[in-house]
Formats: sequence, structure tokens, C-alpha cells
Amino acid sequence: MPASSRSSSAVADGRELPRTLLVDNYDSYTFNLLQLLTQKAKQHYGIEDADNDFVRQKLMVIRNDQYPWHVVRDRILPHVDCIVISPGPGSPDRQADFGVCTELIRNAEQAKPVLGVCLGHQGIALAFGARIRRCATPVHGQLCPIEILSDDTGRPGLFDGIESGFRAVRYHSLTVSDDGFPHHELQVLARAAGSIHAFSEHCGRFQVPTNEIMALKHRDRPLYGVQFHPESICSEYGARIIDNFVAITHDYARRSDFVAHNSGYASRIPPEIAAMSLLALDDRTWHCDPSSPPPLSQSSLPGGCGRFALVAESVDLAIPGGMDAAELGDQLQALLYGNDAMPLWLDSAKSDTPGGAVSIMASGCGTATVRYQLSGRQVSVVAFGADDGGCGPESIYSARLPDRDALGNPVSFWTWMQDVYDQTLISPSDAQSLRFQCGWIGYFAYEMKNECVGMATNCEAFGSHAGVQQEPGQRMPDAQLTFVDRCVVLELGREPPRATVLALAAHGECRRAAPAHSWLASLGFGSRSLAATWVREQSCKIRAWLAGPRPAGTHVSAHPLGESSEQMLRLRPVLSRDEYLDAIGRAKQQILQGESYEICLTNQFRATLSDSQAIKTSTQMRRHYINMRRRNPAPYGALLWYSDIAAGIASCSPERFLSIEQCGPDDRRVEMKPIKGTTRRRPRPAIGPCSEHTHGDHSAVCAECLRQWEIDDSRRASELEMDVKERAENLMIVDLVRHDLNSVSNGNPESIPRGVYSGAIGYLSAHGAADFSVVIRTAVVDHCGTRVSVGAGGALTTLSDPKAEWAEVETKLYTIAPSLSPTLPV
Ligand SMILES: C=C(O[C@@H]1C=C(C(=O)O)C=C[C@H]1O)C(=O)O
Ligand SMILES: NC(=O)CC[C@H](N)C(=O)O
Repeated sequence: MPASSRSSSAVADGRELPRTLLVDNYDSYTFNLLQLLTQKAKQHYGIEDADNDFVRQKLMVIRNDQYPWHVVRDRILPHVDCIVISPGPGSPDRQADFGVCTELIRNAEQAKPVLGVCLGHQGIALAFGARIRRCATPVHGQLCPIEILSDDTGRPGLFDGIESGFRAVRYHSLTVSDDGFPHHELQVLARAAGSIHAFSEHCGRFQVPTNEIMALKHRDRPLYGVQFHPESICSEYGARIIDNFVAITHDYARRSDFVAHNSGYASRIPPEIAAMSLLALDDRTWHCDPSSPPPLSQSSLPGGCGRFALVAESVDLAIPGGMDAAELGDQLQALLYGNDAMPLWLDSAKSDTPGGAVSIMASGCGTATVRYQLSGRQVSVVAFGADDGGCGPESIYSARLPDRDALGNPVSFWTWMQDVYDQTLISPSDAQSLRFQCGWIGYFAYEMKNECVGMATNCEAFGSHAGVQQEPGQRMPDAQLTFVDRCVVLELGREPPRATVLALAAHGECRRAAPAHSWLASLGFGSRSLAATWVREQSCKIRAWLAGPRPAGTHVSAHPLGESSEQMLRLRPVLSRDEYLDAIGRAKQQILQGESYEICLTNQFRATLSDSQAIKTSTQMRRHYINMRRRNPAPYGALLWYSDIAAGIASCSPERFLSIEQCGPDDRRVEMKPIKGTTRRRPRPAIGPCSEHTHGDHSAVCAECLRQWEIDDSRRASELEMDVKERAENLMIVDLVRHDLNSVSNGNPESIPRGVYSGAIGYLSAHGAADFSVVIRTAVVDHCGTRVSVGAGGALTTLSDPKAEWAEVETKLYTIAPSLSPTLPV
């Protein structure tokens, strides 16, 4: 039965789910609470699949400052039955942190059941005279037993059916004080038990007992607070607590004359009110202007018929003896693009990549690259000539993005690019079973997050004084995406490995030019036969190479970045060790004040290259990349070179940012796979004789050395796995990613301007899939080939030991620039 046809008193008799207002205090976990509430709704009505319309009739989400209090009170509150107040940064006594939540709690006339989580819980306590103080030991991402105190009222309670001692995750620096607690108005329902981990620079890690207030309720009004996070992935009984809150709401509705007083009471939120919810915004139009009404969507996904059609041919590759899969990728890329002026290579140099290693080889020559500069909102499209014609650039489009489109919708680079991307989709009937099928290859710099959530670039936080800002003009664009209309995709995970040559031809029936982006009409192969010819030529080249004699070994000599004598790159930290340690101190201070759960602090290491050292060509850049890749083969390798600005990226990232897989016409799988916790590994023993174990074979690894190395390696792995700080960091990032996937991705919670480092590199395939890595372990060349920058950093919590954090930065740097930290112990 649709929710709308239920009887108006259904809430009171328990058959109907209450309509819930979730107030977001700008927290990283709010959408995990929404997920709990949505799951409850789906279970209740037996709805399996996401039904957004249904959810929007039952749940609405607003930001704490989205509407003035009188609007919330007069327009929204009459249409909801209960309120959930989210966690959040800061303190509930600050209007800027808590917004309308204070009034929502105090509002006695229109009293509705309230569940406050963490900041929300603290806000309830504060409203009735309790004091909020700093915790003696802040707790972020630790599981803690919760002791339930008796609450025997004979009516539904928040912890009904839950055993005392259940374990829940805590993320807080502030707490409700026992000193001066207003026992006449509020009742403590639960306390922390056991002990938690702490860190001090004098004592290192240690454990302290904990017994802070973990839950409370108002004695007369239906106001409940929990200090822990029921929505965390590791909390027990999260769903049960929500069930109990629903039962409390039903009970309240039954006992009060609430239903009678709400004439016209209906079981769903009316559409005009639901339109005020954040859920009414979709990801195309997600923006950060809380005062304006939700914009209209103008989705323009093409129906079935794409502008381009795909032509493809596959070649099975027998791996030549003595060559591993990664080397095969290197050689094939050298064969096809080794002398290319603008190589674009997304390279799985490690065959255990989730989903099977795939290398994508393409060029920016003979096609167009979209560039975006955040400052000035400038989009430009540059077309490059074919490689043999010198690959000369020509500007074919340039515009400042308007703030709004003709319909009044906000315009961002994302909405602009979405329109362009939609016009390059291929017909589903053309799609192959390949992860990349032509499309767009490039990167988004870290600051592109400002383009989605409207955050100001936070240059001040931790170290702009030390020169973190960059000079305009010379630096890399904030985003570059090259339209790849021809490429070779190498699937290394297959047996035998397979290379597929792909090209986009103009689609016969759908040739009309799109008015907004007529420049797209000039791209791709004009006809299927031209595309087919190119595909054939490339396949023949690969077959001939397989059949013919190949040069032994690889074709480039080793000059590891920063290590070679000819190419002595003196990378210098932007923040010195002492400055970085200070910045760690300031970051930890922010966490102690309740402003953040976890901060990913980063530093940059830079070298200015003299004219003779400058990296001016793709060949030079390729050499650096190959050396990095040899030292540190990674699932997400990348080599991108932009010849006209002599700028490029060499990346050996181990970390997936986000992938979208097309599983069926309406079935897409989204994955984020963050890494937290990094440790140094000893190098794997090399092939050859070993003096220690009288192993003299030149063609094998010493078995004893290998055995010892394996033991050492798994010891390091399990130490990392069991470490309480690393586990907390992981838990936090998992909860954060769940929140992001439940809403829209809002970037990671880090805060220094970083450029390409910490951004994302990857592809948007023409069949609707995407895969992006997190840009770490990466060298960026800009300033016309005269500057190299490498970023490195790590996640910080209150358990972080500053010196260990600096060592972690050195470890990360060492993987790509070994000369910097030659004294590091192995
Ligand atoms: C910031 C970096 O890494 C981030 C932090 C990590 C950590 O704390 O272990 C691991 C991977 C990254 O998401 C970096 O490597 O520079
Ligand atoms: N998770 C939260 O809501 C945290 C609340 C508050 N900022 C604190 O640190 O205690």
C-alpha cells in the first residue's frame, strides 16, 4: 500500500512510520543516520530497493542554518512527527555550530520527540542547564562498552531489548559534565564503561578508565540524547535504538493529543515541504547556497542513441618468457606511445589490482583537452594536432562559467562537464565488457572539492605562511580531462593478457551537433571506416611486435626521481620538520576542541629545476615515471603529459578514490576504497646469491631470505592491522565514506591547498563507468617543466605521535624520492 493512503491516526497505533526531520549540523556522518532511518522505513514497508520518492515523503533533511527558525517552526514542523539532531563539529553553545537545533529543543509548544546524537545530545543537555566540558581524554573511533542504567517507566525506552555492556563507537572531544548536572530535569540513561586509549608525548600510549555520560532523557518531555554514534558501522544495536525511538514517538503520539491537534494530519510530508529538503537536490545540482530554493533538475541523459559508436578489436598476448605482466605493459606502451608528445597512460603496474589489472594507453594528440581554473571559473578546450604534425595546440572554446544557467540552476564545472560527457556517451548496444571504452582521461586537483560543496579554500589553517599558495598562471589547471577517442586497453589480469584497440566513430543516425558544445562535433573519427582503419593498423602493429624480435630488457635507463647524479632533484619541504610538528600540534588542538574527528595533514616537497634539468618532453617524464613504477609498482599508476604547458604527472598510487561500474542498464556499482595506516616494508629479497645463507644461485631468490622476509612482512602487516590508532583512523574513514556514498561525495576531510596531490586521477568511460585513484605517491611537474612537487602526509587523530607522523611522511616520500630520506631505518 502506498504510504499516502494510510489512515491519519496510523502513527499513533504504530502501523505508520513517523515522518522524521533530520537536522544536519554539517557533520561527516549525517547521511549514515539517514541510512539507518531509511533502512527502518524500507523494512517497515517491505520495500527492498531504494525508492527515493517514498523516502522523501517520510524523511527530510535540512542543514542547521538552511532556513530561519520561524520557517522551520511554521512550515516544516507541522509536517513531521519526530526530529533527529545530527552530530557535528564545534559546540552546541555556539549558534554557528548548532543553528536552529537550540530552538528545536527548546520549543515546548510544538514539542515533538527528539533524538540528539553526539552534538545533538550535548545540545539537549545544555538546553536544560547542564555544562558541556572538554573530555579529559577525547575519543575518536574507539569502541567502548556502554553501561545502561535502569529506566523502568513501563513505557517504551531508548534501550529496550539492548543488553548493558553493548559496544558503541565514540567520536567526541566534548562531554556533558556530571558537575552541576540538572538531575531534576534530565535523567542519565547510560554511561561509558571500561577503558579507552590515550596518548601523551611524555608517556606515549596508555589506557584510562572512562565513565562519561553516554545517554540521557528529559524527565517530562520526549527528548533523548546519545553521546555515542549509533550509526557507525561498528556500533552494536544502532538499528534497534532507531526502532526504540520510533516506538517512543508512537507512544508519545498516542498519549498526547498530538494527532487531534494536527488537523489535516497526513502520513506523508507534502511535496512542497519535501522540496525544502536536501534530499530534493540531486547530485547535478548539489550546491551550498542554503537560502535559495532547491533548483530544478535539467537532466539531459541521451536516450539510447549516442553521438559516437565504438569500434574495437582484441589481440591476445602471450607473455614472452622472462617478462612479467607489468613489464609487458611498459613495453606495449613504449611501442605504441613511447615517442608520443602527449602520452596519457593509466597503468596498473601491479597485477593484484581489485577487479584485475587494466592499463589504458592513449594520447592527447589529435584530440581535445578540457581545462578548468577554479580562480576565475575559467573553462577552456584546447585541441591538439596529430602527433606527426607537432601536436600544436589551438584553443577551440573558452568561457567563464556563469553562476546560473537559463533555468536559474547553479552552474559548476561538474554540471558543465556532465553536459559535455552526456554528449560523448556511446549507445549501450555498442558497449563491450571492458572497464574503459574511450571517454575522458585526466585529473581533478584537490581544490576541486570547493566546486562541489562550496567550501572556501582553506589556505590559512595550517601553513600558508610557509608558502603553500601557488602563483597563478604557471601552475597546473585545477582539472584537465582529455577526450580519448582512440586508445589501447590492456587487461593484464586475463589469461592470456589481452590488448583491445578501441576507437570512436561518429554515429550514423545521431550526427547532429549539440548547440552548446559544437566543438565536440570536430572530435572523434568522422566515419566508421576511418575508425576501423586506425583500429586495424594498431592491432597489426601489436601482432607484428608479438611475432618479431623484441629488444631485451627495457628501453630506458634508470634515473630514479631525485636519485640520479645527472638529475639531482633537491626536493625541499615546504613545511620544515619543526613546522610540520607544530602543524600537527595545531591540528590535534582542533580535534581536542571538537572541531574535527580526524585531520589529514600534508606537506609538499619541491625542487626547482635548472634549465639543463628541466623536464620539457614526454620522454623525460616517461623516464621518471618508469623509474618510480619500478621502485613502487602500484595498482593505480599514471603518466600524464601536457606538452603545450610542459606539465605532467607521474603517479604510483595504491589507493582507489571512487569507481563506478556499469553492471546493467540501470544498475551501477559505486566503490570507494580508502587507505588509512601506512607502514614501511623491507624490500623483497632480490634474485641472486646471498652471503648469509650460502645461496649461490644467480637465477633465483634465496629461499631462507625469502622466508624471513615473508615473516617480517606479515608481522608489519598485523602490527598495522591491530594498532588502535590505525583502526580508529580506518573506522572513521569507513564511516565517512559511507556518509559520502549515502549523499554525494564531498571530497575527503582534509584542509591544505594541494593542487593535483590529494586530488583524483582516472577516467570517465563513454559507457558510463569511471575509476579514479587518490593522488598520493605522485610527482607533479609544472612551471613549464621547471618545478617538481611531491606531496606526502597522513591522517592524524588525538592518538597520533607527532614524530611517528613525520616518519610516516618520510616513508611515503621515500617510495618515490629515495634521496630525501637516506638514513631511514629499514
Ligand atoms: C595523505 C596521504 O595519505 C593518506 C593517508 C594515509 C594514512 O594515514 O596512512 C594513507 C593514504 C592516504 O589516504 C599521503 O600518502 O600523502
Ligand atoms: N560527533 C560529534 O557530534 C562531536 C560533538 C562535539 N563536536 C565533540 O567533539 O564532542
